[in-house]
Parts: sequence; C-alpha cells; structure tokens
Amino acid sequence: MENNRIDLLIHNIGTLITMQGTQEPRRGDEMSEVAAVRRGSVAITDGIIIAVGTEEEVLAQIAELPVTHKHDAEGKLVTPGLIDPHTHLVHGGSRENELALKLKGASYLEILAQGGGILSTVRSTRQASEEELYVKAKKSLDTMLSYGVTTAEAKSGYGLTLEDELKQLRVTRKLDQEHPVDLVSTFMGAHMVPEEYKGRSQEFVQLLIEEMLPEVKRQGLAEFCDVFCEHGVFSVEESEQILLAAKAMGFGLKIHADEIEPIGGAQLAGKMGCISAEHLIAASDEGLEAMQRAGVIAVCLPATSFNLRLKHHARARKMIEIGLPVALSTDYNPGSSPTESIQLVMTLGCLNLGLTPEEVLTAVTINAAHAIGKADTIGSLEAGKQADLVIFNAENLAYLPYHFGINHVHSVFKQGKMVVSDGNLIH
Ligand SMILES: N=CN[C@@H](CCC(=O)O)C(=O)O
Ligand SMILES: [Zn+2]
Repeated sequence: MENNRIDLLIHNIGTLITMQGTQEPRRGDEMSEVAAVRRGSVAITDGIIIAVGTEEEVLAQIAELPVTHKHDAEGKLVTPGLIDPHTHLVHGGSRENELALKLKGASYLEILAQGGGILSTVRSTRQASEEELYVKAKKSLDTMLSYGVTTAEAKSGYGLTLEDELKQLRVTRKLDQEHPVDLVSTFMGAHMVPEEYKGRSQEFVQLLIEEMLPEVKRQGLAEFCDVFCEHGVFSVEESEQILLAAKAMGFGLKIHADEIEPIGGAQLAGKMGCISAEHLIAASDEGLEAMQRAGVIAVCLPATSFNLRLKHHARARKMIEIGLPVALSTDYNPGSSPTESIQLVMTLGCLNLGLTPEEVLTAVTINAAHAIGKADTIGSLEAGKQADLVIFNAENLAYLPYHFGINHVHSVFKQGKMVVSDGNLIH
C-alpha cells in the first residue's frame, strides 16, 4: 500500500453492502448478489476507498498507518451512494394543475396534445432566468442528496431553442461544479416539438441536427443525447435521424422508448447501440430482446407509471429473466414524476415491478452507474473507487423499501467528505 495515512476510517458498520463483483452491468441472478458483510469497515484517503470489508480485514490491510478521523456507524446499514440515472432536474414552474385533469380521466398524451404537459413547462422554463432555474434545481438536488443520492443524470429539453437549451445545460454544469452531488449532463432538445414548429417536425429535427447538437458539443455541455420516441412526439424514423447525428458527433445515446405505446423505441435502442433505454412500460418482447442482444441497459421508472395511474408497469421481471441489466430512477420532472425520492422508487421497484430489495439496490447503484457510463469510479464500494456512501437508519437492506414513504438516511459521505449528518445537509 502506497498511502502513508488513512484520512477517515468508518467502523462499526452493522451491515456493509459493497456491491463488489463483476464490473459488467449485472444481469439475471447477478442482480441479487450485493456482497454484504457483517461488522464492516471502510478506510478512505483523498476521497478514495483504500480498503473495505470486515473490520478485521480492513485493519489488517491498513496495518500501522495512522488514522486521522474515525467515524462510528453505530451498527447501522451502509451502502454505496445511490445513483439516479434519469432526471429532468433543471426546469421552470410546476404542474399541480394537471392533477385535477388526471383525476377527471385525462391521459398524459391528451394533456400534452392540448398544449399542456411538457409544453407548459417549456413556457415556464423559457421565462425563467438562469439564476431562477439554478435556485430551483439546487433545492431539488439538496433533496436528492438528503435521500442518499450522490450522483445523478440531468437532461435538458424544456428550452427547445438553442439559447434556452444552453441555459438549462449551463445550470447543470454550474450545479455539477458547486454541489456535492455529481451531475452527468444529457442534451434532450428532442424532448418535444415546440409550439412554433407544430406540424413542421422535420424542420425542427434539422434544427436539432444542424444547429443545436453541434453547439452543445462545441461548448462541451453534455455527454449524452436523448430523444423522446413516442406517438405524437418523435417517430422512430425521426429519433433514428437525431441519434445517428448525435453518434457521429461523439455523444453517448439514450432514448425514452415505448413509454406509452409500443412503437419500436426499444428495437431502435438496440439498433443504435444506446447505452440505455428508459421507461419501456409498453416495450414488446422483440424490443426487449433487441436491447438484450445489443447490451442496452433498461432504466425503469416506476414512480412514473405510478403517477400516471397506469394499470401496468415496466416488465422488470421479464427483463431480468432474459438477461437485460435493469437500473431504476426517479425520472424527476414536473409532470410525469414530480418526486426526488429515490427511496420511494426503491419501494415501487419492489411492490410494482416485483424486484427484490437486492435487485433494487443493484439497480440504483452499480447498474445505474453503468447507465451513465460511470461504473469505473462509482456504483460499488471497492478499493480505488470514490468513497461515496450512505449510512441508513436501518439494520438491514429489506427495511428500506419495506418501511416506505419516509427518509431513512442518517449520513452521506461524498468522496470521503460528510455532506449529510444525522439527516441534515452540511455542505
Ligand atoms: N416522457 C417524457 N419526458 C418526461 C416527462 C416530462 C414531463 O412530463 O414534463 C418523462 O421521462 O417522463
Ligand atoms: Zn424522462
């Protein structure tokens, strides 16, 4: 060992879930292997894990090295920092007015077709200043952190003009720089055809390809490009055009696929080699198999199907059965999923998708890390990875999804620094 000191030794961990094992996205039975140890410990220097395992193993590994700080985990549960791989974090306004419409039976696509839904958030986002967007998104990011999220993905897609998209993306960049939660940025100018392009979607697709994508790339404001492939939004052909152009410019690819209707988004994810396909509530067997063959990660969003009052949910058990790696996410946005709570998503992952607590934790740690291309540094507690971890007020993993609707976080460490203490943000 080259280190001459240990900055922080977290000890007296009742149950330590490391998620150690394969560095590939986990499929099938691997999704149940969470590598839990009793009476564990983690040694950290410069924000990086030096040793992790049982207390005896860690003490043997760090030998005589001086320890600067010790933190007593008081016998609680420790997991890797949670990862939320699909959010629409930066936006203006809110849409509680849609609740009454929904209760009267209006569907998501009906509200959208009437100029509400995403289009109403586009109006609010265009009106908002960069500072207003920052303040609102920071509050949500604080909430995510308080619920145990240490890395999240954030999409643009409520500006739909070059300037308004760049405005959203700059807010994401600033938050990534200033907030303890790391953000992975996705350009989603193809979230909706804006009102001024109504009936001229092909012209908007050209604008995306010829002006927006190159400028976002030039300014280095996003790693991924995402498209909402859905009936009444972008067709499979239009989505393919946009994704092909994005791929040629070096973006990683994501797709909102078969959320409401099975129009072939999952098949396109496979054909294009997307890193992940999201929603998949209506995806067909052929679509899921195309994803499996191409190694696409399925990001399921159970808070969305819950909030849209759908009678069915993404077929996560089928996905696991055919060997698709599954990740879970909040889909935090002001319409289909107005919640920052990854812990609620974990409960819904069990109760509505039929996943076990172990599969759920895999889906919000190592598989979520893979879905945003960050599994080399986060997603599990292993020597050499970032020391992002959560201490929960719980004795075992099953307690988290079982006792639902409350926040179980006791403390959060981001790169070895305590940022939540006894439930309070201290960053
Ligand atoms: N489905 C498309 N986009 C978001 C919802 C956006 C909105 O309703 O504002 C989603 O992932 O659910
Ligand atoms: Zn989304």
